[in-house]
Amino acid sequence: MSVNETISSAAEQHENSVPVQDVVTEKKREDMPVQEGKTVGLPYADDPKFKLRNVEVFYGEDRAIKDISLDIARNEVISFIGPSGCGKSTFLRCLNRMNDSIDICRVKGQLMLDDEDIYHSRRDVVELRARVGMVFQKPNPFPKSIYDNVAYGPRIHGLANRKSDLDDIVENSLRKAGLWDEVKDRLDATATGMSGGQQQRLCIARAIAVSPEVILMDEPCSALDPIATAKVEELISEMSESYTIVIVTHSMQQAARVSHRTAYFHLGHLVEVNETSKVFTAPQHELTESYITGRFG
Ligand SMILES: Nc1ncnc2c1ncn2[C@@H]1O[C@H](COP(=O)(O)OP(=O)(O)OP(=O)(O)O)[C@@H](O)[C@H]1O
Repeated sequence: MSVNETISSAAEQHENSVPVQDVVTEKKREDMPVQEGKTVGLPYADDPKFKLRNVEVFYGEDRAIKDISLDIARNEVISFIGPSGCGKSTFLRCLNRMNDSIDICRVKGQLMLDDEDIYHSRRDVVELRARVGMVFQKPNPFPKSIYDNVAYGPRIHGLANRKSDLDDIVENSLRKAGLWDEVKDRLDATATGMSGGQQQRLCIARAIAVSPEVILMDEPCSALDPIATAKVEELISEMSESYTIVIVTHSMQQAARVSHRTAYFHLGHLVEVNETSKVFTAPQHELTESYITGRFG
């Protein structure tokens, strides 16, 4: 079954899928309440990689994520879009517990990765983050050589016994990140001397090197020029054969180019999720339509 089929068939079966007429009203947009916990479109998948139910995130007393339920399919690329401050990054960071480092942050609900509780008290967070890697907005290579940046994860996770095994992991990861040909003759050069686009692909290679199952990307191209952006987008499409990819982006064009499904967030709610082409050509919710037509955000 393809990614799209697994999503569609699950959505057809799921009683929480809300008919369009229940949520699109004639009320003025600014008066229109978002129905808490109700997401239009196709939020569910058969045999999901992530099964997320009734997720709420609080910063102190403030509720930043409001009763969100969503499946993320295996080998799917899903984009999170929405106005600034709507909770995209907060929700993304729940998927590998990056929010743990924020003292005032509290996560409620059920968050499952392959049917295992991400927030279980005995969960090994280091192992979780190896399975669910992350690429950040600003390329953040270590001030080490290109080789050592990629070898860092495999070394601390004990993935290579011999130097030749480590060499293979470094080469394969750099190849998958589309960087090998550019750096193979200067693996000992310091990574911080690379261009921004190369640094970001190095960070992708670093994430790939520990054999993750999922890669989370938080605005991975926002610091890159259009050529470097195109390379990373090409890479995302290639990587979707091997990984599940979740990407937060402010660029609707980017979401349209790279993702199978697009999820629209608004003030901590997940308003609509659907096949990307549907979200951009026939959004079901008025708030999604307002955002994609540039009326706010
Ligand atoms: N560390 C934090 N402490 C307190 N509040 C936070 C923290 N991080 C985010 N928030 C709040 O949570 C809400 C959601 O923020 P978040 O960064 O997840 O939104 P976003 O959609 O990713 O925004 P942007 O597109 O601007 O990056 C906002 O109201 C924000 O102020």
